[in-house]
Amino acid sequence: MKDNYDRPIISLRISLTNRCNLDCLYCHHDGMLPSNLEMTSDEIYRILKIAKKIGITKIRYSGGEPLIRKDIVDIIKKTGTLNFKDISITTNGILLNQYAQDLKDAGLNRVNVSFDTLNPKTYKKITTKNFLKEAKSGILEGYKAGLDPIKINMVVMKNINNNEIMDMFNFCKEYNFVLQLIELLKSENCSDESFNNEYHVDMEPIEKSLEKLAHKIKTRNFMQDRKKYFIDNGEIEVVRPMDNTKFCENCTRLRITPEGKIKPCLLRNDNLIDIIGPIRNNATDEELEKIFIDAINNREPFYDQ
Ligand SMILES: Nc1nc2c(ncn2[C@@H]2O[C@H](COP(=O)(O)OP(=O)(O)OP(=O)(O)O)[C@@H](O)[C@H]2O)c(=O)[nH]1
Ligand SMILES: C[S@@+](CC[C@H](N)C(=O)[O-])C[C@H]1O[C@@H](n2cnc3c(N)ncnc32)[C@H](O)[C@@H]1O
Ligand code: SF4
Ligand code: SF4
Repeated sequence: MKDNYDRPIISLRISLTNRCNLDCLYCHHDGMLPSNLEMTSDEIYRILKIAKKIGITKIRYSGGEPLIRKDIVDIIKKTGTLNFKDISITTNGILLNQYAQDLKDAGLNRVNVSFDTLNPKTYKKITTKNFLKEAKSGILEGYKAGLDPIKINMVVMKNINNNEIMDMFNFCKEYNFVLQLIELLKSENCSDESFNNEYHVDMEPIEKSLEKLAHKIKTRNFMQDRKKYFIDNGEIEVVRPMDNTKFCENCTRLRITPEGKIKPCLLRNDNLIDIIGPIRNNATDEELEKIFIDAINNREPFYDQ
């Protein structure tokens, strides 16, 4: 199914919770408004079945920290029964020490792990907690369990970790992880103007130097037109959403908030559509499908000129 801007809707990103065991300086909480409400695993399963019916093929769980949910393995097990092409989680990695193998056995394909630095002091500064060792060993547990590919998400920040890109790339190459260099994003529920002005890094010069080093460059057409740089035997993907019309032109994702609303765009909260209310009031599959279609029809590129 396509939206009114000819963008196919391929992927659903479900935010499982707003809770987190870290408190990162820059966090945009996947664009979610503060709320303590969460859906049950059965309610999530109902949403997944409708998503499958309207042609969504990729499911991503995010948050907050999705692994903080005690029923995360059950959620993945239920997701695994529906034959999606790709089931993934974005996580800070700490609880992978506990769950990596169970998640893999339950049907999880892959994880993206937020890991902005290899330096314990910088890790504490960014996340406000001393869990670098746990995050790193969690990533390695994911590797041992066979989650593949593992992507390392590094939000690049001026005078914090921008001089660590090559160290991080070397760490990634050792295990075949993909490094994702992410531009610091400004949104209504995260870093304010002054934080962004202080730490934002222009990704253009970084991409230019990657271009020179790369022996192959690929563009991900259905993934926000992102570029992947193949360097030596490693891979770096650059995520550059700010003021990027190409990024939004090629956006193929819909989101669900922890409290059960469909969210057509990461950066907007004025066009959410409730789906959990109707589910709790015994709506039929046809009625729920119509709600999804209304949300898709509400989609607009955030940056459009
Ligand atoms: N503006 C914007 N940024 C996004 C969107 N989706 C993800 N991002 C940013 O991209 C970064 C990486 O997100 P992930 O959750 O790891 O997933 P991904 O890289 O989009 O997905 P895969 O490449 O399929 O693994 C995060 O910093 C997000 O804030 C989006 O739809 N819009
Ligand atoms: C909000 S977190 C939720 C999942 C999980 N807790 C984690 O940290 O991976 C999802 C992703 O958004 C990224 N992120 C959060 N705030 C951001 C910002 N202001 N700019 C760019 N990326 C951001 C994080 O680095 C992480 O990769
Ligand atoms: S771990 Fe993820 S959700 Fe938690 S504060 Fe950091 S970026 Fe935000
Ligand atoms: S329209 Fe743009 S800002 Fe909104 S979710 Fe898609 S890529 Fe992100």
